[in-house]
Amino acid sequence: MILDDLVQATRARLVKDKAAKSLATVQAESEHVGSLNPQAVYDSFLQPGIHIIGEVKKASPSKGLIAPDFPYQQIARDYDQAGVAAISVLTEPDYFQGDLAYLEVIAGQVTAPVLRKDFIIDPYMIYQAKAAGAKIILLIVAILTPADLRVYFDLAQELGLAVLVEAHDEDEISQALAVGAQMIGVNNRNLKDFTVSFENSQRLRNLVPPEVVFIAESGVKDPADVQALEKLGVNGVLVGEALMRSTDKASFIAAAQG
Ligand SMILES: O=P(O)(O)OC[C@@H](O)[C@@H](O)c1c[nH]c2ccccc12
Repeated sequence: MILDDLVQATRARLVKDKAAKSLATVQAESEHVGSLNPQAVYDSFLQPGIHIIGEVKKASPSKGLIAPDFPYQQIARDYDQAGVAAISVLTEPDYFQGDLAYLEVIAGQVTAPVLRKDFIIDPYMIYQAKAAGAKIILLIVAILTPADLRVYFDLAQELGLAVLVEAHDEDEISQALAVGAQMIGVNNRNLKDFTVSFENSQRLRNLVPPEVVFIAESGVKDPADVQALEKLGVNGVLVGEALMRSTDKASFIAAAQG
């Protein structure tokens, strides 16, 4: 299963990253970041209407290379100017050709909060995210034990980071709610076979109370898909590949927001 490969690759990366820079150093760097306001992030998604998270993603395991020339700064600025609610930046290098350095550069250039999209399996990565300027991190329930999910969620909160907790079935939604998640993402892409179905978002929507942000992730092809998801009552939609390929990102985002 692809998730296992991703976790293994992430473990190997952590060994290298920690050898290059100690946890103490990354912690010290994270302390230089000014105070954050995670509640403002959650509140912005709870405003009426549909809120777009635009993703900066060069490649993916399901689609291969998406953006051969990858003007990531321009892409992020385009998203920002179009009024996205957040910008997701892939930082996973082995399968998504991401880089934490992309996130750091982007965070210095945009006003929208930046989300670290990675396979977080160690507190080190949470400090790294904050030090690089992320305001939101992703925690994927499927790759964490319930105990680790709680520890990482609490650490992120302590650091002032907002957390998007990714769940893909009823049990994972319960786990997310149990740790106190205020923003839950349901992935429409099945990571076992890569099939996409909005039925996931539809089925799980009612399990998440209205005061908790609900984000539908993956598989959006065009603005009409965003509007279809809006009708299911989701607060936000995470759009990667379709926006990356769009030659007019501003119009895509404007049309999606209706
Ligand atoms: O490119 P898409 O189909 O619009 O998907 C974006 C985003 O949802 C997807 O990249 C994603 C969702 N959850 C993840 C977890 C890790 C890596 C990537 C993801």
